[in-house]
Amino acid sequence: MIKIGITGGIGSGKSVVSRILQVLDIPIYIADDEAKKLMVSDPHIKKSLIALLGNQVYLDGQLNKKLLANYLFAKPEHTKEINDIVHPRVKEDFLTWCEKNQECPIVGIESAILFEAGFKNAVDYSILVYASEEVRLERAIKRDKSTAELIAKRIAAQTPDREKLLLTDFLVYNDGNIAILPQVLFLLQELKKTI
Ligand SMILES: CC(C)(COP(=O)(O)OP(=O)(O)OC[C@H]1O[C@@H](n2cnc3c(N)ncnc32)[C@H](O)[C@@H]1O)[C@@H](O)C(=O)NCCC(=O)NCCS
Ligand SMILES: Nc1ncnc2c1ncn2[C@@H]1O[C@H](COP(=O)(O)OP(=O)(O)OP(=O)(O)O)[C@@H](O)[C@H]1O
Repeated sequence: MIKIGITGGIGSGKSVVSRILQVLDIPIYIADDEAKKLMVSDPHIKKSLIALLGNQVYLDGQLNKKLLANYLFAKPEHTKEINDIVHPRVKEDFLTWCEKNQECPIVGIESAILFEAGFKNAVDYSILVYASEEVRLERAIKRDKSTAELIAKRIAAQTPDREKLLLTDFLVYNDGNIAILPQVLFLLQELKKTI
């Protein structure tokens, strides 16, 4: 089995790439969805988040997203603190999920913070979905009905693409000018050669 990691900054289009891979029968673990589930179900994560942010980090058993987002995106130390609580458990969960999908020749994980959260050594190949910061900002503002200021804070919480480019094995260029389907199909062809 080959494990691939799909990453890219906010608004790069990694969910679109993951969706294409899923349609092509490649199971993808969506780290953001699973992290959100674990943040309300995992006793160790809950205990650590409450110790750091107080009981109000949960409201009626649900994550207080506003409080968490305000803390997480305020400064890099905060981002690291939260990621260090949440993502080791996500990684463990991903590896268990991989065992359950043993029969699949290729499986993937989608995470905006594949490198930051230490998933690189859990995958065989990483794929960076790339679009310029300007394009990503515009897409994220539109998708999340947000503001440039708030999205810029999220961009600042993620490793810049110039650093990710040095760590990645493959690149999918998604600036809106080059079709992504042929790029994904080519990528799969290359990956299959390694099986
Ligand atoms: C902070 C939270 C509550 C904000 O929720 P909200 O609905 O406002 O935003 P949403 O979840 O749609 O996130 C939008 C984007 O922000 C970025 N982002 C989210 N969490 C992080 C993080 N820990 N580090 C860097 N960027 C992040 C991602 O690009 C994400 O797609 C939420 O993002 C969250 O629970 N984050 C922790 C889980 C996580 O680390 N997910 C991202 C990596 S897999
Ligand atoms: N090539 C494209 N042309 C136009 N719009 C696009 C393109 N790729 C993605 N989008 C749109 O941009 C937005 C962001 O894409 P997507 O949700 O896949 O990003 P993401 O990398 O998963 O971001 P996040 O980290 O925030 O989850 C979506 O609304 C998506 O439909």
